[in-house]
Amino acid sequence: MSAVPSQTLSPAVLAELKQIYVRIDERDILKNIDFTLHKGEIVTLIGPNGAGKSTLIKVLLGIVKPSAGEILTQPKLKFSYVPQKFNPSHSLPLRVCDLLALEKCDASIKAEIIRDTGIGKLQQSKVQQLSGGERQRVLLARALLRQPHILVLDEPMQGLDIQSEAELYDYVRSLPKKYGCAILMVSHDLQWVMQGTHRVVCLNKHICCSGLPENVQQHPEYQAIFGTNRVFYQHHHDHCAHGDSATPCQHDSRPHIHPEPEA
Ligand SMILES: Nc1ncnc2c1ncn2[C@@H]1O[C@H](COP(=O)(O)OP(=O)(O)OP(=O)(O)O)[C@@H](O)[C@H]1O
Repeated sequence: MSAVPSQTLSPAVLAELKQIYVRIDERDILKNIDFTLHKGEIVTLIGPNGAGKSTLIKVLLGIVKPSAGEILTQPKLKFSYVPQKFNPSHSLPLRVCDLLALEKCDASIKAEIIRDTGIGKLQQSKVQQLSGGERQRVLLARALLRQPHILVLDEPMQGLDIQSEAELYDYVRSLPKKYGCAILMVSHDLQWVMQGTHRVVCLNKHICCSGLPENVQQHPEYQAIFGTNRVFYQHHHDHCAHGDSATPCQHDSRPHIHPEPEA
């Protein structure tokens, strides 16, 4: 069952999964999944470990073949995917600039993306030698250079320090307006879910509940998984951390991520 371009989708819908089942080695990984992604939406998939979040993403991307169900997409739909794990081979030396050159993109947009993701100084670095946080920024930049209709992020905050994480959240939230893409993210960070997301889908092999973040957290299946006494974080930052100095940021009011402090 592969993704088939469909003329039957409404123009506002980018992709739709209908009654998807994934069964591996006689185990149900996903059951009866109905899921729709609209233009410009930010949707976060939440759920416990092993709930099938990455598998659902891979079904949408066409990497995992469902045992049953249907995948409908707009014609010529372009995805970008930042996977949970990215371990480039040490036997294949690759600089950041080489990785980014794999995506053809208008030079001014490329310069903007490199600046906003804070990776300007990493261009000559070897991809294999990047820190976890640097790698996440580079992978996000590369994903954006594709200028996708759907940007898929599987736990993109891994390896980021708290300041970079907050900046990345702000940046990601700005992307639908800036580049016209929809965002599908897997996250365990319920603070992000409540603050940054238009819609939440709570998965535990099946879709337990979905909707506006404030509604989902009232749902009994959500509460059974995550509990009832979560205090959601309110993120406010009016300064940027460059190294140890939290001085007001003078250089840019748009969401952007700062480079990691130099040693
Ligand atoms: N190729 C595979 N072969 C066998 N089992 C698999 C395969 N891919 C996934 N699974 C199993 O499917 C289940 C769901 O995995 P998945 O990675 O989708 O969960 P997840 O919700 O993303 O988990 P986590 O939050 O821990 O990253 C797990 O039990 C996993 O072991």
